[in-house]
Amino acid sequence: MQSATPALLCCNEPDPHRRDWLSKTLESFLPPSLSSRVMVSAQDGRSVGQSEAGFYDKILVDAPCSNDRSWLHSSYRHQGQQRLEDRARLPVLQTQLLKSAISAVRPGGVVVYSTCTLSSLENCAVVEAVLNDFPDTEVENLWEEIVLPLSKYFTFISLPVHKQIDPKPSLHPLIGSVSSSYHRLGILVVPHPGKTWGPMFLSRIRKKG
Ligand SMILES: C[S@@+](CC[C@H](N)C(=O)[O-])C[C@H]1O[C@@H](n2cnc3c(N)ncnc32)[C@H](O)[C@@H]1O
Repeated sequence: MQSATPALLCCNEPDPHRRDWLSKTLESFLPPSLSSRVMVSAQDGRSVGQSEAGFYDKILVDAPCSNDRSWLHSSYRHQGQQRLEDRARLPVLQTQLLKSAISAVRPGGVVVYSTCTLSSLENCAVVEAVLNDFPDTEVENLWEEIVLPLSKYFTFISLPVHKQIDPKPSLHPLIGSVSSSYHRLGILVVPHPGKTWGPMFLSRIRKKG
């Protein structure tokens, strides 16, 4: 989570072990002069939207997900059962985290939602549910900015589009009011021989200013 005034980078991780790891990683990469600008917190991300409404300029929600790569390497039966249970509850948690992040950015701010799963229930369905709940947000087109320049390194697949309603329709001289447009909900990198990245889903949502 990043805020320009005051200039702060806030990293949030409720799991103590992962938080310790995060703090050590930050310490090893950041020069001491920047350490006062970086904070590590232990909040439940679902409450940030209420406790810090409109505070941040940018938030990355790198969401807990069913992490398909590790699923492939898991050979334990009980882990398989646990993963199936997680799969059922994750979209609810992801939607709550993304909604909370949208509430925590200022008008004009952006939220990037990312996962490392192919599951459309954890990717597009989460983004679509949040866009429907927040009419003051729009999903951004990452095609020219990310897909085209990076296609030689990553394999992207096409995803469904979302119909966005313009709350302040502009008048068109011939067809009356132009009140909606179509946008892709995000981009999905899939693993591919020779290009070992993925799965990785990314969506960028802007709160209208
Ligand atoms: C995919 S990992 C990403 C972590 C980090 N960005 C990284 O690359 O290591 C998802 C993280 O979300 C954290 N998490 C799970 N539930 C959460 C919640 N309710 N609020 C905030 N973070 C949560 C997990 O502990 C986990 O570290």
